[in-house]
Amino acid sequence: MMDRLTIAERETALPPLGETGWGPVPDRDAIRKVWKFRSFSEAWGFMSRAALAAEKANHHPEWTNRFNIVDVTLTTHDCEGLSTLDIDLARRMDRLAGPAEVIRDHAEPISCLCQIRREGTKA
Ligand SMILES: C[C@H](O)[C@H](O)[C@H]1CNC2=NC(N)=NC(=O)C2=N1
Repeated sequence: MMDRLTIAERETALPPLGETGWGPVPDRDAIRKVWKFRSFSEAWGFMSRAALAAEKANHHPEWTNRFNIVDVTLTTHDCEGLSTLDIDLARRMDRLAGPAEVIRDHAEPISCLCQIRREGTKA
């Protein structure tokens, strides 16, 4: 059974992740990050690599994919909150995502490439 992160562990581990674009999730003890890749293929490649890392760690993300957007939430179900497993997986995902764009403002609606192409094609 994993323990939830202590306050001291949070003060150490969370700010650096915040720097890379991980943010809080309202009403949940969890962290969230949204990447915008250059294509579906790049998004899916990231998810494939991250899925293998998750499986190896036996610790899995809650995530959605919309075309080139990958929206990830990490929390530990066993302790219903953040544990070191979430910190480790977040760091690993950051490495796997490489130079992909990060959407830092989670309140704003996220436009995927479809929308931009549609808007861009307006006569
Ligand atoms: C049985 C299996 O080991 C557990 O269900 C693992 C699987 N992956 C998991 N992933 C996450 N995010 N939290 C968990 O508590 C968890 N538990």
